[in-house]
Amino acid sequence: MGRGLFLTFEGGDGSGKSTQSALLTGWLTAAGRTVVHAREPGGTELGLELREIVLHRRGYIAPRAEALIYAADRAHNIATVVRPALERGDIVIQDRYLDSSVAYQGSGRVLDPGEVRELSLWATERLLPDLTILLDLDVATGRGRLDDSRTRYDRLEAEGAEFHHRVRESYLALAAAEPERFLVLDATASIEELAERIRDRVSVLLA
Ligand SMILES: Nc1ncnc2c1ncn2[C@@H]1O[C@H](COP(=O)(O)OP(=O)(O)OP(=O)(O)O)[C@@H](O)[C@H]1O
Ligand SMILES: Cc1cn([C@H]2C[C@H](O)[C@@H](COP(=O)(O)O)O2)c(=O)[nH]c1=O
Repeated sequence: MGRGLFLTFEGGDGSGKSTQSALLTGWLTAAGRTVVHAREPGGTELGLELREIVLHRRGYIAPRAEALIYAADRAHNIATVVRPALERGDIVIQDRYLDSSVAYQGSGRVLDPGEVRELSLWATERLLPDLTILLDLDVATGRGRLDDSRTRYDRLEAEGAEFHHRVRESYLALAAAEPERFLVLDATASIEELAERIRDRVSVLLA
């Protein structure tokens, strides 16, 4: 059984992940590929319940509990959606993965980023993406886009600018540490320009 391709989108809130992952899914599907479009948190039935808790529960959630909820969502998503798809030879395009936990819980919540990463690696039996597309955007622009498209913020979006600056810096550090896995794009570019850069890189991977 052939192993498919695991592509993830990362970046701050409002950086354009859903927009680009949907465009890439459409492009690959039109080219005759079988694509599974996944997401975390909330890509499974169990995950939807965990998403509701972690993003919308009223009241305090301790940072380590928050990290464990994301890791539980991830463990179930990888075991029941992503690994079966990869084993079938499909392409999995996923909005957010373990780099989100390192950036948001590790650096945003100021836990130990190495420990948070290790927790996700344990949860997923050490599955790493073949390519991670990081849409890098300054915090103010991301916030402006959210304001235009949202009626309310979730628990993470509602954190202050300092939190989101730490998240951005953490993503950039992760990308610098693993340049072969990451494609970093300036997310202030137009939607079509970004889509073209992403298609170019994915075409190389598929060739
Ligand atoms: N390159 C772009 N230029 C301008 N606006 C964009 C661009 N990409 C996406 N947008 C717009 O910004 C908003 C947020 O985009 P999108 O939902 O794709 O971001 P996201 O990263 O998935 O957000 P979140 O992490 O909060 O789910 C949408 O209104 C979308 O149309
Ligand atoms: C996977 C993951 C996500 N988060 C945060 C990041 C966002 O603020 C929300 C998810 O919202 P989206 O609209 O689906 O992007 O959750 C996190 O803090 N840690 C994670 O591991």
